Amino acid sequence: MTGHKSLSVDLGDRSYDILIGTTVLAAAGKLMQPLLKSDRVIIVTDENVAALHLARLERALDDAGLHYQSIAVAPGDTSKSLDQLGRLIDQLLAAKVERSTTILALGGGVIGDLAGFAAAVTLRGLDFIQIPTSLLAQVDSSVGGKTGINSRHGKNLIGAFYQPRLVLADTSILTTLPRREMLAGYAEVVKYGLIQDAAFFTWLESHGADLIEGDRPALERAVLTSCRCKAEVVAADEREGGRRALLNLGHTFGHALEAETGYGGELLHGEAVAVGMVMAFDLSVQRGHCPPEDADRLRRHLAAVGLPTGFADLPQRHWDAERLLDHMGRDKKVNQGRINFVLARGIGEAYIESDVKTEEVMALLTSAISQSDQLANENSAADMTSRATLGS
Ligand SMILES: NC(=O)c1ccc[n+]([C@@H]2O[C@H](COP(=O)([O-])OP(=O)(O)OC[C@H]3O[C@@H](n4cnc5c(N)ncnc54)[C@H](O)[C@@H]3O)[C@@H](O)[C@H]2O)c1
Ligand SMILES: O=C(O)C(=O)C[C@@H](O)[C@H](O)[C@H](O)COP(=O)(O)O
Ligand SMILES: [Zn+2]
Repeated sequence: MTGHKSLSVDLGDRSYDILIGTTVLAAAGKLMQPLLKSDRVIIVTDENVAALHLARLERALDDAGLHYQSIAVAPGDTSKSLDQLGRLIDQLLAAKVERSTTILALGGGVIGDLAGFAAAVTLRGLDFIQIPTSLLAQVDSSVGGKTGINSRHGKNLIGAFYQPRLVLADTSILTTLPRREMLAGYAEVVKYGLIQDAAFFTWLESHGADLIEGDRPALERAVLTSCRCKAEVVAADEREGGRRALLNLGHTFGHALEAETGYGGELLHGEAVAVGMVMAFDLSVQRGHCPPEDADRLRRHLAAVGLPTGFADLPQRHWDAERLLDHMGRDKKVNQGRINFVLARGIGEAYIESDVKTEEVMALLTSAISQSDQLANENSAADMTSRATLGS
C-alpha cells in the first residue's frame, strides 16, 4: 500500500496520472504494471542518477517481475543534443525494442526531455513513463508532454508534444539533489505563483527556504500545487495555442541567456528562468501595467533564497543586448516576426502580450546590462582600494 497523492492530466484517451509521495519509487513496478503493453521496459537515466537511485528502481521492477535494461547518458543539458539523441535511439534499436516496450525516464528534465523525444520517434512511438528525480522535473518537466532537444539555434527547438503514460514523483529522491539544482527547480515553483496563484506566492515567501532545505510537507505541498496548476493548464491547451504559453513566463529572456552561455552548466535552466521572470516583471512595470512593488517583491524573494535576479548575478561576460534579442527572435512564441511575451499585471496575474516593441526590450536589456557593468566596476575599484590599503 502506498500513501501517495494522485492527480490526473485530463487529455481524453491520452490522460494520465501523476502520483506524488515518498514510497512511489519503491512501488514503481507495481504502480506501472497495469499500464504496460508487455513486461519489458528500458530505463533511460543519467550517470549521476544511475549511481544514486537506479538500484532502487531495479528492485521495484524485480518486485513486479518486469524485465529491464538500462541506458545511462552523461548528465547535463549538453545531452539534449542531436548526437546524443542519435546514440540513444541507436541503443534502443540495438536492444531490439518492440512497440510493446515502455521507456522509463529516470532523471531530471534533461532525461525526461531526451528520453521522451526518443520514445516519440522510435518505431514511431513507444510508451514512456516519467520518474522525475530533480525538483524541476517533479514540478514541471515531467508533466505536459513537451519533449525535445536543443539546437545550435536555441533551446528546445527540435521536439514533439508527446505525453507520458504515468508520472511517478517520489519526493524522497530529492534528498540527494545538490542545493544549486534544488534552487534551480524552485524558480519554476515560484513561476506558478506568479502566473495565477498569488496566495501560493505568499506561502512560498514564508516556506520557500524550508522547502529548499528539504522540509517534507513543504516540498510535497509545492510539488502538488505546481503539478495541479500545470495539469490544469495543459489539459486546457495541450499544444500551446494560447494559455499554455503562460508556463513560459521568464523563458523568452531565460532561453536567450542559456543560449548565450552554452548548455554546459555555467547557467542552469532554472537560474536563467529566475532572471527571466524578473525581466518579464520589469518589462511589465516599464510598460506601466504592473505595480513596481510587485517586481521588487519578486526580486527580494528570489534573492532571499539565493537565486540570481539580474546580470550582476550571472556568469561574468560581455553581455550584449543585440545578441540576446537575436536569440529571443528564435523563441517558439514568435508569430509573423513578433515575439509574444508573457507579462504580468502583478503577482498571480500573468498574461500574453503580442504588442511589445523591439525598442522597449532593447531599452530594458541595455539598462540592465549597464547597471550590472557599473556595479562590477565599482566592486573592482573597491577591491583595488582595499588591496592597496592592505599592502600599505
Ligand atoms: N519539458 C518541459 O516541460 C520542461 C520544463 C522545464 C524544464 N525543462 C528542461 O529541463 C532541463 C532542466 O532539468 P533539470 O533542472 O532537472 O536538470 P538535469 O536533468 O540536468 O538535472 C540536474 C542535475 O541534477 C542531477 N540529479 C537529478 N536528480 C538527482 C537526484 N535525485 N540526486 C542527485 N542528483 C540528481 C542530474 O544528474 C543533473 O546533474 C532543461 O533542459 C529544461 O529545458 C523542460
Ligand atoms: O510546459 C510548458 O509549456 C513550459 O513552458 C514549461 C517550461 O518550464 C519549460 O522550460 C519548457 O520546456 C519550455 O518550453 P519551450 O517550448 O519554450 O522550449
Ligand atoms: Zn522551464
